[in-house]
Amino acid sequence: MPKIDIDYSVYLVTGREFLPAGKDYYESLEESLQGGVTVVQVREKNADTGEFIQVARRTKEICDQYNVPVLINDRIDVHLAVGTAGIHIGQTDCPISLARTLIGEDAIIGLSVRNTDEANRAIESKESLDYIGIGAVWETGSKDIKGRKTLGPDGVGEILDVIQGHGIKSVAIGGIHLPNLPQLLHGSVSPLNSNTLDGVAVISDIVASLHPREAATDLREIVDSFKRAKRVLKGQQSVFSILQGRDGLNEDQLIKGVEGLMEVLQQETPLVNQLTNKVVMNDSANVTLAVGASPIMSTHPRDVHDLSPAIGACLINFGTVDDKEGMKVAGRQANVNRKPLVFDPVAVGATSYRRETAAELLAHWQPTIIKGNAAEIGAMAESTEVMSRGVDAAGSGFKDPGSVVKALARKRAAIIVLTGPTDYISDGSLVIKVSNGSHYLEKITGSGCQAGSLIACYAAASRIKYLNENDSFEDDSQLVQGDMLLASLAGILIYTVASEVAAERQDVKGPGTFRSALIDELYNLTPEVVRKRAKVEIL
Ligand SMILES: Nc1ncnc2c1ncn2[C@@H]1O[C@H](COP(=O)(O)OP(=O)(O)OP(=O)(O)O)[C@@H](O)[C@H]1O
Ligand SMILES: Cc1ncsc1CCO
Repeated sequence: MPKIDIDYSVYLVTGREFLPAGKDYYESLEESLQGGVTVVQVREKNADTGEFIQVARRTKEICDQYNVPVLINDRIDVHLAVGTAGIHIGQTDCPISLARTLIGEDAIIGLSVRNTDEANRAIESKESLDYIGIGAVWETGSKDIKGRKTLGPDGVGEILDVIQGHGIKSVAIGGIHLPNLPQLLHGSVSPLNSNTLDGVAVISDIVASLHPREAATDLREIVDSFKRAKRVLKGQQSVFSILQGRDGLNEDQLIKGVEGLMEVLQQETPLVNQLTNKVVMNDSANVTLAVGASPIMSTHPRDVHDLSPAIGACLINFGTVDDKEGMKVAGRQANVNRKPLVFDPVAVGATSYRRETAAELLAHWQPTIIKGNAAEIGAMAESTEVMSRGVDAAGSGFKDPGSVVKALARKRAAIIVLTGPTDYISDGSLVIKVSNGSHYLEKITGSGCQAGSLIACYAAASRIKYLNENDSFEDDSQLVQGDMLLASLAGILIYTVASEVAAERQDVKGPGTFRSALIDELYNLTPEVVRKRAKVEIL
């Protein structure tokens, strides 16, 4: 019998202990198969051998009716007794080569992998291995993976890079639920090779549900739409969804787009939650109001959680490195509710504590846009070209800033905004250069932070514009709806053009008067002035 080709898209791991009261296991299983589960792993932690075989046999009978293959957790004897498609084993179970000898060439073997070392060892035995289960992605109640170090989507991506090209399929496992699925799929696209997950393993979302059919359908829809988007985008040498079809885009269209966002922001006045530093909080709230949005500077974990459905976008700026728990929850909820999430990792390269905090936050959520000065973007890109001097960048910047932002956008699957006398913005494909601004911006504190706030405002506007124009249809291949590259340009351009107008005023005598003039000019800014002054170039 030739080896079967398994579709790993929605990989159900059974767990009778998670069934809701009164729900029969076989009934739940059948409904989940009707919903679109593509492969089933029978996992029985407490059953003795006889009972395990009985459950596996009946599971296989049901799955056979839907042409869905069955794998057995750990137990080669149960697999052999029932004649299932294969086995899934852990790091401390039977060695893969021995398992292969015992179960033959045509059976499927999957292995749990927790880190890149284990992934490297897995590729050494690739002749015997069909797929790896990567996890735990997030914390989970399931006892098998409880207590494991969590990888987050980017940790999964690092493992996907290791196995790329070795013919091994991949499934992520651990804490995966419908709301965090888009974040996982998009955030785990591997940084070096753009490798993507073949599927996701779920337990409680299906097994603990009273409606497993609907639960499986919802999960399947998201995985399928991600795979469709991936196929389309692969033709453009990239697989992540922040890229949009932009053939033939010119500067004039970009400015038109910015004008459109200015109008939407004024009409819709979205609420923008900003977890930002103590230095700039008041200025950031004021620039937000000046451009027409509505600021709320909420930080408590419970409060940011409850606010998330109501906000248009969220900004996380860890300048004074406080409110970390609130930042974790706010970012996660932004992903869950598919709201734009702007990350401003202030002075991230300056201390190891900041670097660790950024890594910890990025393991919790997927940012839509990352904004920083040259030192911050350099640290995010793990480059030593530009060093930091506290919250400021030292030196003149990168030799080739366009390539830096483009590469980091691909690595992080996020829009990257690099600020300085000239700003560079990229989605990993296009690079936009903005040469507006005033030297006074270097003489007031938190100009970068305020630019980040405005980017969040226009990200909210862009999402609302998209939903208004598309009957609230959410395209599942995108974590966030709207044009986040354009939103980033709008935030930067509007801030820097207003700064030019403010700096030219007769009453501006220095940074103090400039600071309040800037708020006034943001308030008075018209699309005509933006168009007239814009120095925007597509590189
Ligand atoms: N010399 C300059 N000329 C024109 N514009 C500038 C100049 N310096 C900074 N800007 C603008 O000011 C904004 C903030 O950029 P900058 O790189 O100074 O941020 P930052 O270092 O993160 O600031 P902060 O840490 O104070 O928040 C950007 O919009 C940028 O375009
Ligand atoms: C001065 C300063 N210190 C921490 S955050 C901040 C604001 C500018 O980033």
